[in-house]
Amino acid sequence: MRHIAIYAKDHQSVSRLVADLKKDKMVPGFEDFQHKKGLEHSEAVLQNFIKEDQRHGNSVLVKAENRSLRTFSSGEKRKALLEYLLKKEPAYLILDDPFDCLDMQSVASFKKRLTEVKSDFALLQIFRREEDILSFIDTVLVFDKARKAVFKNKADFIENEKTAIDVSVKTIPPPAREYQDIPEVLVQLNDVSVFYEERPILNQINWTIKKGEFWKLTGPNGSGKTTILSMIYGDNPKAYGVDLVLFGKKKGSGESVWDIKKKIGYFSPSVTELFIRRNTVEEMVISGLVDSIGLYQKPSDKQKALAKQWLETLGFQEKAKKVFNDLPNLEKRMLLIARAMIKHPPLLILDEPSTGLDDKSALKITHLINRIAAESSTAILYVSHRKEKGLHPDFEYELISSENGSEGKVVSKFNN
Ligand SMILES: Nc1ncnc2c1ncn2[C@@H]1O[C@H](COP(=O)(O)OP(=O)(O)OP(=O)(O)O)[C@@H](O)[C@H]1O
Repeated sequence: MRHIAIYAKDHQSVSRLVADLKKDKMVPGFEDFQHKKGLEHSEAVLQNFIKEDQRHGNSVLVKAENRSLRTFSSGEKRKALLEYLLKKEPAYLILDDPFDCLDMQSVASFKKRLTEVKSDFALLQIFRREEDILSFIDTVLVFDKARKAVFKNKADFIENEKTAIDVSVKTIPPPAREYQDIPEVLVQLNDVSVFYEERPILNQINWTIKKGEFWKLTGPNGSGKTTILSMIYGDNPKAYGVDLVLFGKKKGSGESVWDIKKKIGYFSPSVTELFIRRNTVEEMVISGLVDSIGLYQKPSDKQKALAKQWLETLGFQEKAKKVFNDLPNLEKRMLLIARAMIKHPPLLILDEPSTGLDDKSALKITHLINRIAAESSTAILYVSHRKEKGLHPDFEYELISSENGSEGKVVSKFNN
């Protein structure tokens, strides 16, 4: 069987290749795939199953379970899709970055499963991180500057990728105004337990985040990381009736979600999709000062000057008047992190900020976050499955799954 790892750095070329294969076109280098049954494991395919489940319920992916597909964690959903596709016995399987959202144990079991079935079909593994390449794949396909497909030996690919690129980020601008009356303890969970339909998810979580601390939140798929974030930042009803104190006030004791959000900067890659208006890069950064999605009012000269400083930090000074939605993915993310940080909130939440990025792009995001941590008094709550190279959090809060719900453990002096 011919297995190929496809480097997704030039994702337009990769999308074109996948589209051509799906249309059963003759693609140079893939002649043996023509007229064969190919199936795709990707986020887009998964989203179609989720939509289908929302309309009709009882998804074929989780038939044995008595709950909607949407309520499964991202890792659980991906695993269910893989098993469903394997049953259909494809001649080749396109795996679009399957490990990106998975925890380490899940990656190991997913890789083991693929190794078991590797002689049943050909695998086309689209990857962004070198560490994700399946051990039994020796051929890597990359697109050169002229967008021509080039097949390389894996060792040569890895050697080639080590060439240095500039991932440095300049000093971040100071705050426009200081927040008043922010207590030393920003977030406190006291013995917080959460159940979904009588299923225990979190078991007596005790966790305190103080001013200026840099935390990494880790834990396997389904351990409750998103649940904790949505209790802090969102309007998850599970946050009421438990002992959760945010900025000195018990959640549900009068402060609106809006008041809480004013004190928090938030970035998750899914935020990128919220921006549908044709705002400029400059407007997008400024919108972080007024907590709106996009900018609906004329910015002041002071706001413009601050945005200019942030664009210089990112090295985007020439892009101020460009349309945000036309930018590449990495640049959009850097701008949205700047947008979340421009007000120097007491707390900055970064939910899997580097997911779906290649190694070098992820390193650039990591440098920006390290800068923010070192040069501001903002506390950071960073969620990721990966041991992100070069990231320097002060502490890790680890969720450990168990049948009674996840328990939490503080890992201090975190070494990455
Ligand atoms: N609304 C809901 N109803 C029922 N179960 C839910 C609901 N939301 C989440 N769950 C379940 O709660 C558990 C924790 O989910 P959560 O999304 O918080 O985990 P996670 O650690 O963020 O996972 P991942 O890393 O895969 O994103 C999962 O088993 C999930 O299926």
